[in-house]
Amino acid sequence: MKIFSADQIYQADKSTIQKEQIKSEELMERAAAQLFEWLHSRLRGTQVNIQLFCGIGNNGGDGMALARMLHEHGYSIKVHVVNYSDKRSEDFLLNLERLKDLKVWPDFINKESDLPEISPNDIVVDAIFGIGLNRVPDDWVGKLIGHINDSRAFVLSVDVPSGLSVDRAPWNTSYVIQASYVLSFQLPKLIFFLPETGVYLNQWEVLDIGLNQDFIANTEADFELIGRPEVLPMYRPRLKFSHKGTYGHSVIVGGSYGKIGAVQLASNACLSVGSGLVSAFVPKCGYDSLQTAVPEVMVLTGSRDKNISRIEIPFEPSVVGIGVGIGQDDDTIDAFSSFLKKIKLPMVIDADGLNILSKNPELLKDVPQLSVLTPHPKELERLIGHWESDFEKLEKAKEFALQHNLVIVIKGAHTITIYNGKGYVNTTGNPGMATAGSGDVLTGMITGLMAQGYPSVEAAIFGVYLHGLAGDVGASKKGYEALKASILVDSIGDAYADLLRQPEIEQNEGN
Ligand SMILES: NC(=O)C1=CN([C@@H]2O[C@H](COP(=O)(O)OP(=O)(O)OC[C@H]3O[C@@H](n4cnc5c(N)ncnc54)[C@H](O)[C@@H]3O)[C@@H](O)[C@H]2O)[C@@H](O)CC1
Ligand SMILES: Nc1ncnc2c1ncn2[C@@H]1O[C@H](COP(=O)(O)OP(=O)(O)O)[C@@H](O)[C@H]1O
Ligand SMILES: [K+]
Repeated sequence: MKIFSADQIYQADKSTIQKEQIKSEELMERAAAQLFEWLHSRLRGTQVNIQLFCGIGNNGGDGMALARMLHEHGYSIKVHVVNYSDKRSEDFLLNLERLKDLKVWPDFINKESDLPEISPNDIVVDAIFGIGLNRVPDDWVGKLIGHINDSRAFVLSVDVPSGLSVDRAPWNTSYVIQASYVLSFQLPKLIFFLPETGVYLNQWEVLDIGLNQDFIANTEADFELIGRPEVLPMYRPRLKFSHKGTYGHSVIVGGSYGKIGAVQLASNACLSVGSGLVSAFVPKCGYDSLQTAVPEVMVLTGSRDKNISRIEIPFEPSVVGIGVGIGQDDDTIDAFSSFLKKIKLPMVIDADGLNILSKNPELLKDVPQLSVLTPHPKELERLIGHWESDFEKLEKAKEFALQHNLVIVIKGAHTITIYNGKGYVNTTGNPGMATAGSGDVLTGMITGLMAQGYPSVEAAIFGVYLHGLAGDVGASKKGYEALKASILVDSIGDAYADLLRQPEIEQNEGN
């Protein structure tokens, strides 16, 4: 699913209004009808107090129209106009009048002393600001937002949590609604998925308000949300008359004394994702444990006992994944540098492989084009420098990826794969995956997919999705706390099965 900028959403609005020859108020009516249906199908007439806080722009207009529909269906509502400006939108004013026609009289909040009482049992509809917010809310509006947050009521935000801008970090983090649920019009917003802004919502859902599909299809978006429909077409089925050579020979290079487990996890994941053959290249101290732990993996060793000092692979690998547990010994840095000069095929670089690149940026020119780098945020910062906000981070990562023609996988709750100026936002995974070694598993998986012929970008997007799905499958059996990286590896098969399950089973699936 595409993720649009605020500008693109306004254009989509405009194009729908032009092409369907409707008035903007009709689009607002559609949006409000969808909001109403969502609430009504859950409440089914339950008598609960619904307090609607409506700004004076179109977000507030949506809230007003929703208030009317709730009133017409007998719900107990209280409507507050958050009167933060004189520049009221036409459609807001129209819907205010329509409400008054029904003898519903909103109260007007103009200052801090006007704050109404909110019970934890109320439902709050937050229609204060939408995507039009372009400066910090006034202090009294910020206080109202804080008051709503303190109420512990269920807060349903219209389009976005009020106080969040769709294309920058919040001006004041105390002046942002903490939404229990966000109903986002037509497409999700990037802010739902970034660590700085995603913390302001628990759940989200998209409401289809019928914006012009041609416009959406023909407009290039900078970001895309990656779910099952995006990933399924990338899947490469195994062929009946194939053999292990068909699916590539991966080599995982890494490990040092005390960190051989990282290579074990990565190479096991590489096999489990379907690489035909897997060899591991480790220092001598890793030989016995690797051969015992994963008998299917072949083991090559360097000449040193505790760390890698020279990398020699006596055959032409399909792909190399390098860096997990490798350490930053001087000899290892030398070995890594000369290996980079020899290798021409795209590779996967993780962990200390990335840290070595950050400390020796002259090596970047030797990294084969279309290689996949898999930094967590700290490793990314060492690579591209400090950023002030998530938005700046994404811009810098895009620039870096373009400059070196690389794929950058920024790991996190919503991992974002960056390539060629675009970002692909992952939807699978859970906090149980915040555990030692889960990144090593991802490195192995992306390597194993590239070995099978997935192009780098697809290997990264598909691998990240499947890795998160393995985490979700694992967590459904073990819970979050007990999820370990080795359980992720064991769940890769179930993750494939889940991805490839027959469509009829998924009819009731939400987002
Ligand atoms: N295609 C869509 O997605 C549709 C969007 N609609 C709604 O329209 C909203 C956008 O409406 P608007 O553009 O009117 O903007 P908002 O309702 O988000 O903001 C209100 C206005 O206040 C002003 N403003 C911004 N920051 C302010 C601040 N800190 N203090 C005081 N005033 C401030 C701005 O000039 C803005 O126009 C969406 O979020 C959505 O709820 C719907 O009505 C229907 C269709
Ligand atoms: N809260 C979370 N939600 C979803 N996925 C997570 C979460 N925390 C971590 N992960 C995933 O787990 C992996 C952690 O990788 P990394 O930080 O390199 O760990 P390690 O170095 O221990 O292997 C990444 O793929 C990341 O996306
Ligand atoms: K809102």
